[in-house]
Amino acid sequence: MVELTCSKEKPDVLVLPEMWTTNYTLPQLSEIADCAGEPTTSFLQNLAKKHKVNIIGGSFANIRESEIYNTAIAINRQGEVLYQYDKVHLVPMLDEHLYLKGGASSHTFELEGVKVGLIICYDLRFPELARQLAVEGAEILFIVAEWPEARKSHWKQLQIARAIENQTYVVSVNGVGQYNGVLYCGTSMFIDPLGEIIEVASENNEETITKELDLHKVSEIREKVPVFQSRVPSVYKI
Ligand SMILES: NC(=O)CCC(=O)C(=O)O
Repeated sequence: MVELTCSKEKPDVLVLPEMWTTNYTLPQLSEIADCAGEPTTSFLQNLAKKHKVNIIGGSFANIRESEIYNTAIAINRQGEVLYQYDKVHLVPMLDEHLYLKGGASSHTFELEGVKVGLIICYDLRFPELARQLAVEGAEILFIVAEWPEARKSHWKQLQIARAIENQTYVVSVNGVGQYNGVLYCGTSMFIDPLGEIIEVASENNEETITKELDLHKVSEIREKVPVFQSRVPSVYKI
């Protein structure tokens, strides 16, 4: 297994936030969203190839077959698309369901031999989704977001909970600043599989944070506290 390392000068993986190409311009999306992933996919593919870096390309509004999805994308250093994910859980508080269609599937994918999962913002509130990715073997859960300041404590605590219960690293990227009267709370984070915040970005300002992840920690904690062996799925009714 290849270790994912990361330094500011030559990172292995870059991660962007949710809806970074348009922000939450929901009523305008039918005019300004990507069509079948373009031009954002090609833009990120070129960037990945040029800098030989894996990219978790945040998410963007994406028109496919007359529906608009909130689509996240992962691209490898060769510029190949590894995974695409449409946000499954749409946010009632933002009326997302009036403008977007929810995705219908989620699974892990491999980033240089490491199994990882990718979810979008509100998905964080659904432990079933992250659990499914962890049961499939995810060692890192990437979360791309535009999470508002109004519910900042949930942003922080839910991520810690997902890291602890699934014994995964959590790597999250959230927007900052204000759009249409909504203030976003930044606070992008690296959380280790014990639930400790090991790096955190500003609440207010754009910032790049980097961290090297020791993936042995995932197997170590899973051996010490063998949650996955102790699960009893036959009892769970959901
Ligand atoms: N962009 C989002 O999904 C926002 C989620 C949110 O506001 C919440 O879960 O609270």
